[in-house]
Amino acid sequence: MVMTHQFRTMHDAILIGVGTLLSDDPQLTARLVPGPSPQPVVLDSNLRTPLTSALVRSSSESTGMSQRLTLLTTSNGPKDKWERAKALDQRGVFILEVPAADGRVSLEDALCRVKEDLGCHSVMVEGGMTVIASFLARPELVSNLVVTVSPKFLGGYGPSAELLKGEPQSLLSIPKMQSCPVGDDIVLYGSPSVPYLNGNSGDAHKPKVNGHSHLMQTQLSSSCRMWVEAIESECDLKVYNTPKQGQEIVALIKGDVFGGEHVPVRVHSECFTGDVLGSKRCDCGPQLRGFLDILQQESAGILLYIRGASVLARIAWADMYLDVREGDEGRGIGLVEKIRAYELQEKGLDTIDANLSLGHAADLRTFESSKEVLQQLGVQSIKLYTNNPEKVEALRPLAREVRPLKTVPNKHNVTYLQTKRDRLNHKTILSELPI
Ligand SMILES: Nc1nc2c(ncn2[C@@H]2O[C@H](COP(=O)(O)OP(=O)(O)OP(=O)(O)O)[C@@H](O)[C@H]2O)c(=O)[nH]1
Repeated sequence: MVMTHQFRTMHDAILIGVGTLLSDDPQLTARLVPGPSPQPVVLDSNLRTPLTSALVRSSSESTGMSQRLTLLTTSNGPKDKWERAKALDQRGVFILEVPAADGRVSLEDALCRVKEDLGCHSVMVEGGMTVIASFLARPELVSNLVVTVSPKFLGGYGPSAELLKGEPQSLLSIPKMQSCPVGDDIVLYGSPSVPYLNGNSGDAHKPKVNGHSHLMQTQLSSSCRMWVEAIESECDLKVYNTPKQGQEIVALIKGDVFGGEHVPVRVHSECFTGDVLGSKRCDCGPQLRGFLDILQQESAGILLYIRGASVLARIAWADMYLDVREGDEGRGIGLVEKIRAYELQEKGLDTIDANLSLGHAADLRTFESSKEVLQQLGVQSIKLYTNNPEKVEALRPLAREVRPLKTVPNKHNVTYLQTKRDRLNHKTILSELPI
């Protein structure tokens, strides 16, 4: 229960079906932990929400938008539906008409309206069974799934019963599902796999939202303003969650970048040893500081810092240890494995072979989410500071200009830099290195 309330504080909106409202009459607030409550949203095709329900009552008492109930309905329904709409409206309930799909509110359109009309960027779907099953049947709409298994036999298979009706090859899969005990329960969590994103089906199946060819899966989760000593400027700091479990992108934004052309940008992967400790084994620290110096000179620019902090580490208060290694540290293998890779490099392997002999790819990173963040920030084109051709490729067509970031090789990193040049094609550092 406490975990559920904690999750509620982490989302802009909370969504349930009218069946749950009728059976449980919930409040949907975060009462057991400190933090803001999400905005309540109910899927209610026929406007069956009673005027006496707790959510309607708190809606009519609320002064701001945050506790105002929103009902998502379709244009169809019985005659008396619109009389009920009037009565609900008089009690401060916000009613949004959404296109129907199979006689019910279309989930994809519902999410778009919640984002566009309510300004909510993250939605927690809490129930009931039919609504959860409908979302799980559309895994491309779901970024994270958290399932609690309790040691109580209630009968039935819950939302999974609907899903089990499909062909074996079309069944929902949750790659790398993780678990941890919370009290007597077991919490399972993971990200559903999205077949079309893996290239298994054609473009025709991709949903279109806001003119983009796929749903934006990278979401703003928090933001603030701060004075940053390193660039002697007041900046915006925005934190984005990405569909990759555990990955966060921190955008440090100087000046007005919306609509900007050739905006200076650095996409920097977390390197605890180089960025924080100043390790000389790599060039990460000097590159980061080099770009911050550039940002200090420029009137506007963006640093995207890609971290591996865990989404679920936020429930660490529940005494859960969560082993999430999907950030960008160590080219995506995580700090523990990077240090193991260093041990192998001590024995003579280069940075690529060390990764390979630990069973990892040379580089696990992808930069699509960084591109989405830049699109969300409204930049028209960027001047990308990098030596890495993969980043340039991934950020096309935004990256119209590419600038190398110079590093001065030292005796500790010269082999590493040579390997990046020779095996990862980092051509722009060639002139800096002894042949
Ligand atoms: N596995 C592994 N990762 C390393 C090693 N040295 C540095 N890294 C990681 O390499 C990544 C470097 O990130 P970036 O500086 O953003 O990227 P880059 O690929 O070097 O490209 P540019 O700096 O943009 O030219 C960081 O995640 C570091 O933690 C190493 O020896 N092994």
